[in-house]
Amino acid sequence: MKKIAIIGSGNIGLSLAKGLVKANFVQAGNITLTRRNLSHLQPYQEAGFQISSNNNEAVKTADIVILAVLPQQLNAVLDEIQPAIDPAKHLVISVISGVSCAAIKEKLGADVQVVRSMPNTAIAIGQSMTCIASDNASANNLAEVTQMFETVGSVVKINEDLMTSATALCACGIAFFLRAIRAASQGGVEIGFHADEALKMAVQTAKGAADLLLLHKTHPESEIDKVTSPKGCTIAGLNEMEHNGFSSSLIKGIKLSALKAGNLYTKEG
Ligand SMILES: NC(=O)C1=CN([C@@H]2O[C@H](COP(=O)(O)OP(=O)(O)OC[C@H]3O[C@@H](n4cnc5c(N)ncnc54)[C@H](O)[C@@H]3O)[C@@H](O)[C@H]2O)C=CC1
Ligand SMILES: O=C(O)[C@@H]1CCC=N1
Repeated sequence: MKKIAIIGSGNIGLSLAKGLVKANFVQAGNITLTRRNLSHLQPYQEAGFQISSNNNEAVKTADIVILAVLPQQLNAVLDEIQPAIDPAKHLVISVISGVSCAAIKEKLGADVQVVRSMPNTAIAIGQSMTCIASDNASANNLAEVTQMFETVGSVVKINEDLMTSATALCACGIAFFLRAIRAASQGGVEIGFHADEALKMAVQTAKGAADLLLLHKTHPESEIDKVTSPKGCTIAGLNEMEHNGFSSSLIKGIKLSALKAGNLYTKEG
């Protein structure tokens, strides 16, 4: 079984680690989690993961190196791990927003195979939407990365120039849909439900809407047509939301996030 080093075990790094173990893709003992302050990783050590604050040593013991620090933390990490990287052994996977494969190879070496991937936090429960791209990974390595992310959700291979768009739609998207669910539950409280029951109702309703599309493979509007009875209450509420910019604000937010995702990293650090 291959060994994995997750360099930068914060929100997404830990979500990924949990998801891969839960899906039986790898045993916890074959994943090394790194972070500067190890006290945050204590519970993971107790759960069987290897933990380290030494990125270099973690890379040396791994076959797959997953970069999961913030864009502004990347340059220091690349300088640190470069001496430990062996192009014949290591496959580098970066989940870092706004950093191209070319920028990583510029620091680690042109012959290092790099796959850029964009999962979301639902990876912790096997429900990620992960986009992947690479300009130099072998077919075998791309297949392996695809298989790895498929154990924890759905995978789409895209052109690298769409990676910042994927970040906005899928990775940031988790937050957008969660906020929509919160807003629905707040509406529910105002019309008579206690907060906990309103949230439960909003969550299950959102899940039902998503599952309708996944299972029926239909367009949202065709499912909406089935809900909006003529002169009914759904179309009244829906049109009121649209008059207040519901679709427009989601579209504008996604466009701004995509723009921002493309400007998170500079080579100078
Ligand atoms: N949070 C999310 O939903 C997603 C995040 N991403 C990308 O993943 C990256 C990480 O994001 P988050 O997990 O949200 O951030 P985070 O701040 O939670 O995690 C980064 C981790 O890296 C650690 N770190 C910093 N410098 C380090 C070093 N020199 N050595 C070892 N560890 C170090 C930090 O202590 C922290 O735990 C970002 O580049 C982000 O763009 C990608 C997809 C989804
Ligand atoms: O907010 C961010 O910058 C990161 C990238 C995608 C999700 N979280």
